[in-house]
Amino acid sequence: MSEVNVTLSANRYGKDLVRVFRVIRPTTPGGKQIVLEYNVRLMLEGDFGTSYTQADNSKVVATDTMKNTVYVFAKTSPHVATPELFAIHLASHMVTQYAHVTKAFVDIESLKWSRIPVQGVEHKHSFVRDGEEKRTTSVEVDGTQGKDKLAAKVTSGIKDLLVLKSSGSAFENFLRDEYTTLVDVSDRIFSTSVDLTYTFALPALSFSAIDKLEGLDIEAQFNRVSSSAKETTLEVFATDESASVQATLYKMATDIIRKNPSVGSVAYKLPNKHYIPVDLSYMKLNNTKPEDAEVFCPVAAPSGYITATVTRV
Ligand SMILES: O=c1[nH]c(=O)c2[nH]c(=O)[nH]c2[nH]1
Repeated sequence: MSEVNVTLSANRYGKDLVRVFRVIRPTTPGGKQIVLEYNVRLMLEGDFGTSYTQADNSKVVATDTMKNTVYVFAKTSPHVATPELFAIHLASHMVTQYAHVTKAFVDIESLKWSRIPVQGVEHKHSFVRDGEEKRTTSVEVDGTQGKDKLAAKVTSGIKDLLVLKSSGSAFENFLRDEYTTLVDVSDRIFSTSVDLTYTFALPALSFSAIDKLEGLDIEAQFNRVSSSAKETTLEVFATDESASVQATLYKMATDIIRKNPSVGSVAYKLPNKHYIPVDLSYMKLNNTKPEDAEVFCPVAAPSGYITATVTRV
C-alpha cells in the first residue's frame, strides 16, 4: 500500500438527540406548573486530535458524560426555561470545567406544549401539542479568552411553522423562455413551512454572572424577540399582498430587524408548497382558471425552496 499524507483538518463531537422533559413546580400553593421539552445537541471542540489520530482517549469527555451533564443542568440551572440562556449556561460550563475544551456548541429544539383551556381558563398542569413548530436556538461559546470573557454567539428561531393563505398571493412577470410552461397567476395559494433563524449581538459574558442568575435582562430579551419574531412572521405573511415568496420573505425579515434592536440578521428558508388546481373539465366543471379554482391537489414534491439572509447595516 502506498503512503498518503493527511491531516485531521476539523473535528467536533458530542451527544445528539438528548431528550429532556422538565417540570417546574409552582412556588406558591395552587400556582401553575410549567413544562419544558427539549431536544438537545451538545458538541465540543478542543484538544481532541489524538483521539482520532492516536486512538488516545485520555482527553475524551465521554458523550455519555455530556448527556448526564444536560440532565444535571435541566435540574439545577436557573435558566432552564429560557432555551438561549440554558444553552449558554451549559456551553459555558463545558468550556470552564474542561481546560482543553476551546468551544462548546449547544443546539436546542423546544417542543410546543400549550396549556389546555378548560371553559376558557388555562389549566394549571394539563397541556396539548397544538402544532409541530419548534422554538430553536444554537449557541456557540468560545472559552479561549478565559472564564470571565466567554464569547457567546446565539442564533435562535422557529422551525416547522406551517402556514397557508388561500388568497393575497401572486406570481407574475417572471422570466420566460423556451423552457417555461408556468403561466402568470394573480391569485394563488401560498403555503410554506417556516424555518426562521435570527442572530443576536451579545457582549462578552462571565461564567459566574451566568451561574448566579445575573442576566435577567437578556433572559427577557430572548423571550421577547422569540414572541416578536413569530408574531411578525405570521402578521406579514397574512397581510402582505405577496408578489412572490422572495418578496414576502424580505418584508418579514426586515420587519423583525426593525422591531428588535438586538437582532443583527434574519434568515428564512421557505419551501413553496404548491397547490395545483385539479382539471375537472372531463366532468364539465370549471376548475383550472385561477378565478374558478376551488379544488386543489397539494403537492409535496418537488417544491420551490426560497432562502435569504437579511442583515442590519
Ligand atoms: O413565489 C415564487 N417564487 C418563485 O421563484 C417561483 N417559481 C415558481 O415556479 N413559482 C414561484 N413562486
